[in-house]
Amino acid sequence: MIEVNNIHYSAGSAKLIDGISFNVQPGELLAIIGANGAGKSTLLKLLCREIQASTGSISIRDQPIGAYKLENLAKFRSVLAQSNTLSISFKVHELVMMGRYPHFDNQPKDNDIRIVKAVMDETGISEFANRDYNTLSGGEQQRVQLARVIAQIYDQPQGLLFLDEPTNGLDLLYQQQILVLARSLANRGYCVVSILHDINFASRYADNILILKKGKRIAFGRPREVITQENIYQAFNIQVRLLNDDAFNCPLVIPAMMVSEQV
Ligand SMILES: Nc1ncnc2c1ncn2[C@@H]1O[C@H](COP(=O)(O)OP(=O)(O)OP(=O)(O)O)[C@@H](O)[C@H]1O
Repeated sequence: MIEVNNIHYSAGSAKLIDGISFNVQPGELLAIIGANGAGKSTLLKLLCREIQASTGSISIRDQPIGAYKLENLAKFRSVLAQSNTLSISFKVHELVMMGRYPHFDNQPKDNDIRIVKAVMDETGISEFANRDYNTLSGGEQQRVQLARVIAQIYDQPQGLLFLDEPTNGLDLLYQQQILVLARSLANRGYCVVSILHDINFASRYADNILILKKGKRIAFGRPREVITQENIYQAFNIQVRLLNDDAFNCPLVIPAMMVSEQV
C-alpha cells in the first residue's frame, strides 16, 4: 500500500532524510522510532506530501503520491500532527465532524453523523461532546484530535492513518488505549504509520519498526529482529537490557544502569 524507495530530502546543506526505503501493507502498523532530531517528523511530512523528496519515490496504492489530487487523498488518508492548537472555540463534536469535511459539501449526511458518534464512543470522548475544545486538558485534546482523524477515514476500507507521536501528553492508561486503538484499526485493514518515542509500545503493538538515525535507516523489520541492544545503542546512544516476559511476545527494553548510578 505504501512503497518508499530510496528517498532523500535536504534543507540547505543538511541531509534530513538520506536514502530511506521501506513498505507498509494494508493491515500493518509501522512504528518509526529514533532519537530527537533523527528525521522522524520529516519522514512523516514526506509521506503526507507536506514536503517533497528531492530524489527517490513514494507510492500509495500503486500510484506516485504526487499523482493524487489533495482532495482525493484526504478521503482515505488522515494525519494527526504533533501540535493541534485552535485559536477559535469549537465544541468537541464539531471538531470531530471536521474530520468528515472531505466527504460532504454543505451539510453532514446521516452517515457522517453516525461515524462521528461511533468514533467518539470508541475513543472515550463522548462525555466531552458538548465541551469547548479549548477548555479540555492537553491529553483530552489529544484524544479529540485522534477521534477527528479516525472519523476522516472511518468508512474507507484500507485507509491510511499517519500519527506523529499520538501518545504525547497522555497518561499511561490513555497511551495504551491509543496504541490498542491504532492496533485495532490496523487489524481492520488500515495502514497505520506512527512515530513513537516509547520503544516498548512500539515493540508490543507494531508489526514492523523503522529505526532512524540522522536521516538514515538503521533497521526495518519485525520487533524481534530490530529491537536489539546493538540497534538501540546505535540509535539512542544508550545501553539497554532486553527483557523477555512470557506474557508479551516481544522484546522489551529498560535502560541499563549507568556507571554513575553504581555505588
Ligand atoms: N527546515 C530545516 N532546516 C534545517 N534543519 C531542519 C529543518 N527542518 C528540520 N531540521 C532538522 O532536521 C532534523 C530532523 O528533524 P525532525 O523534526 O524530522 O526530527 P524528529 O526525529 O522528528 O525529532 P523529535 O523526536 O525531536 O521530534 C533535526 O535536527 C532538525 O533540527
